[in-house]
Amino acid sequence: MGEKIVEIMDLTFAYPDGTVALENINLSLERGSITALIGQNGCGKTTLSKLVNGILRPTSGSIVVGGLDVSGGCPIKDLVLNIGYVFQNPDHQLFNSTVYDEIAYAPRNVGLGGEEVDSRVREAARISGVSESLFEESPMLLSRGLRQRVAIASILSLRPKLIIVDEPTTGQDRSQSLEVMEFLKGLNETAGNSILIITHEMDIVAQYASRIIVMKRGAILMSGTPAEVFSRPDLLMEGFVKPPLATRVAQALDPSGAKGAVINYEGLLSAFA
Ligand SMILES: Nc1ncnc2c1ncn2[C@@H]1O[C@H](COP(=O)(O)OP(=O)(O)OP(=O)(O)O)[C@@H](O)[C@H]1O
Repeated sequence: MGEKIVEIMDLTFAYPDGTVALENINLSLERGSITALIGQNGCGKTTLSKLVNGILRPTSGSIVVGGLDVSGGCPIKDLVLNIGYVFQNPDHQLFNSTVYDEIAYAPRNVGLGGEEVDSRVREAARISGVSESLFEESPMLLSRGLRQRVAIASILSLRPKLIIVDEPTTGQDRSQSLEVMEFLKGLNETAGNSILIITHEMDIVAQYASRIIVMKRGAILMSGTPAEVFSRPDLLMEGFVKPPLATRVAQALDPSGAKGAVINYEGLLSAFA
């Protein structure tokens, strides 16, 4: 087993109104992995990601990210240097008047000096595909795709070990979704960031995640590779999760599963050609 970036032990969380959103979660994520967190609405994905990010504190149990105990009230500076959270809608994240200031905001805020900030801004912009010619533009006037890249650059300028991305493809068409996911995959491969994605898009999960965690009513229903998870239609049905279309077609044609797990169209063609 590889090194862990996240280790969650006996985690339970209840909101102040008494709603128990998570109960007795035990989970670890490998460093350098792309993990997808899936499950029907209200199963606890966002709550879990906010706990990993340190925005919420566990009712009981512990969470360690990159060696940092985020459940015990560690300093905000340590949290933001270790974990980046990219919101579903980039407009909830962007508030500075220029692209440069947006990307520089977090490193300045944790007290880094001018030259260090400048080199981090340029590095984050380059990795995120944000041209320096846009530095003096207002983020609000950019296209949605570019706004999302600026939002990611503003996280990368802190060089976090773990990036949590909440529904990165919501409201985007297929080609835009693939562009975002290719970008995140490139980031994972070149910069080595561990990535945790919350999503409802099973084709995306099958194509990009190295591991899937399926949640049901505040608990982990199962976890494994896409092939392992999508070859359990019984458990998926229990969690109200619909596998990718290619998987459903394969399962209809081969209910015994003798031809092995199919998670995408290439697999479907090679299994039934
Ligand atoms: N601020 C809150 N106060 C009380 N209960 C909450 C609060 N936020 C979420 N919940 C409840 O906690 C549970 C988990 O919600 P959560 O938003 O984590 O689910 P989710 O899987 O992210 O859902 P979705 O896919 O719809 O975003 C649900 O029962 C929800 O109603």
